[in-house]
Amino acid sequence: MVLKLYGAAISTCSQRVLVVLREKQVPFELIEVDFANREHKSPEYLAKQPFGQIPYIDDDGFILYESRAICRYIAAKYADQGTKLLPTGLKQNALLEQAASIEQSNFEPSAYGAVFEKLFKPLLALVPDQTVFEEHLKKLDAKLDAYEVILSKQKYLAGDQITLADLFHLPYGTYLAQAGSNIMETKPNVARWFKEISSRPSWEAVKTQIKDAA
Ligand SMILES: N[C@@H](CCC(=O)N[C@@H](CS)C(=O)NCC(=O)O)C(=O)O
Repeated sequence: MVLKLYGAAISTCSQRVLVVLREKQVPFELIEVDFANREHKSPEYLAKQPFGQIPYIDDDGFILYESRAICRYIAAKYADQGTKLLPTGLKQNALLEQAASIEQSNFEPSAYGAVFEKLFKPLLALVPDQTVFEEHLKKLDAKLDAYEVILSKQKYLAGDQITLADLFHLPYGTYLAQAGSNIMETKPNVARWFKEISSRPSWEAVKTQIKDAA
């Protein structure tokens, strides 16, 4: 049975999984959850994902949620096909976990905050606050100074090979530009890195899928 992803093309967490499925050349079916009608809060959905969040996968009866855990599962299950996204070896793997942790604790909170303020609030009929938007960007800018140091010494966040940790940045990194911020282009090595990962055919395909779903 083909792997089923219950999510939505416009959801950043689903996009994180979509790009990994494409990098690993895994056949899949995206089952769009009716977010607007709160399908993700229905008893049937909560039976699979108790937090009522998207996405989750059903891989031949194996149910898994949390987008980054799903990505790790796909990269490990399909280790021998597509792009190698999980390094082997104790230290390389520890460096991947370090990079993945950097994304979750130093990138996502302020990137999400800025994107939520400027892009998502209007979709929810809420009024964006420019000051809050700028505060998030200021915090993110300070974090990206550290990214710049790391990326001045190596090609990717966990070393010289691309890993899941790099791809995890794509959804919010891309939405930041749509929110009107050029923050991912302001530091030479961050800009070089982000341009490279965001021009991958896998991400181009996800962006097309997002446009088609809009
Ligand atoms: N840590 C979770 C977060 C999932 C999440 O927050 N999904 C959003 C969409 S991107 C959602 O379902 N939000 C609705 C809600 O939390 O009620 C993951 O990475 O899968």
